[in-house]
Amino acid sequence: MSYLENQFLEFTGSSSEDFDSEFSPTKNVTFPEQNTNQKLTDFVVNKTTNVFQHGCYMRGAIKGIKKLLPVDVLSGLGCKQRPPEAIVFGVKKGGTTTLKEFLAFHPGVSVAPKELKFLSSSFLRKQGLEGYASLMPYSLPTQIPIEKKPGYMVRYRCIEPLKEMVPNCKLIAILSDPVKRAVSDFVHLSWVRDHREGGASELLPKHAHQMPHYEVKSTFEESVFYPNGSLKTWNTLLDTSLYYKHAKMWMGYFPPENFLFLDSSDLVYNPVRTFQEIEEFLGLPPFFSEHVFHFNETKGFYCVCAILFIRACLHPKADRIQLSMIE
Ligand SMILES: Nc1ncnc2c1ncn2[C@@H]1O[C@H](COP(=O)(O)OS(=O)(=O)O)[C@@H](OP(=O)(O)O)[C@H]1O
Repeated sequence: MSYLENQFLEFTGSSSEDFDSEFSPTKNVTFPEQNTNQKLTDFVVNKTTNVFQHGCYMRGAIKGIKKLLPVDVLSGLGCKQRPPEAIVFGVKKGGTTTLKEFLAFHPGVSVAPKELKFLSSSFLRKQGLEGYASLMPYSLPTQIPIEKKPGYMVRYRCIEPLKEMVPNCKLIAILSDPVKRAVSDFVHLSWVRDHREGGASELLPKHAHQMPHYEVKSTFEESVFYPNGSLKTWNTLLDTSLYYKHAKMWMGYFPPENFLFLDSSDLVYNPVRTFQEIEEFLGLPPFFSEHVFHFNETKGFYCVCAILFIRACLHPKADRIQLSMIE
């Protein structure tokens, strides 16, 4: 068995029998010889079908399609739907989608592809830990299940239920310049207001008058300033950027060592550092290195290595929002 093959087995918690098994989808994977310059990701791709195994799923290297392994293989690997052990809980417009998409390539994590909104929904919360698990993707016993929902940070009603259900949950927030964040939120919500059926009313929570809420007018200035120049501090556009206030609230429930606060400009300029910090925080084996990222000149952002992971760049929605901001 090659060095890389061994590493893969360690990462996935699979046994060598899984590879030799008739049912194993990894049966035909070619493992290159040991080469220190090789990325750990290289060897899991089946060169014929362009798929690779990631935990309990097969993923398409080109289109990023995810397919659950066959049932018998799942049970052999100990794959189960488990509640999250870590949550990317903030902040909205901080780069959380990119963070999630990139992190999802780490063999040691299983990330929910969509925002579950479990903790922010009183209906879902009533379903308890089992209900939470049932919405999560399958994970190996060795993988850390993760959800990303940046809105949790400002929704204090999420905190107690989470503490009760997952008392040692690890919490990651990626923070951007508070003003840039508010502008980005404004551009996003203006787009939603102009394109979504139901318009701006959908942005308002039911009891908007009792809590900070969104007011999105035709310009950013109009949205956040009164005509006399004072700030509409109750406007969620601004309130969300009060990171200290929200962090303090969460830290009343979880110990400091359970938090990782990242700087979103690191994600833009030094993603290796960002992801290595996450690995250390979550106790994951090293996976991210300079080989995994490449800088996309057109987009002005780092992407995950394009040969294997074409999809792991900005998606069109984020592009569109960015363009509308420049206009
Ligand atoms: N690779 C990379 N590196 C750093 N930053 C990136 C990257 N990709 C996207 N972005 C920026 O992330 C902004 C969207 O943040 P979120 O994904 O947290 O938005 S959301 O809350 O989920 O709607 C969004 O900000 P705006 O451009 O202001 O919309 C993106 O520009």
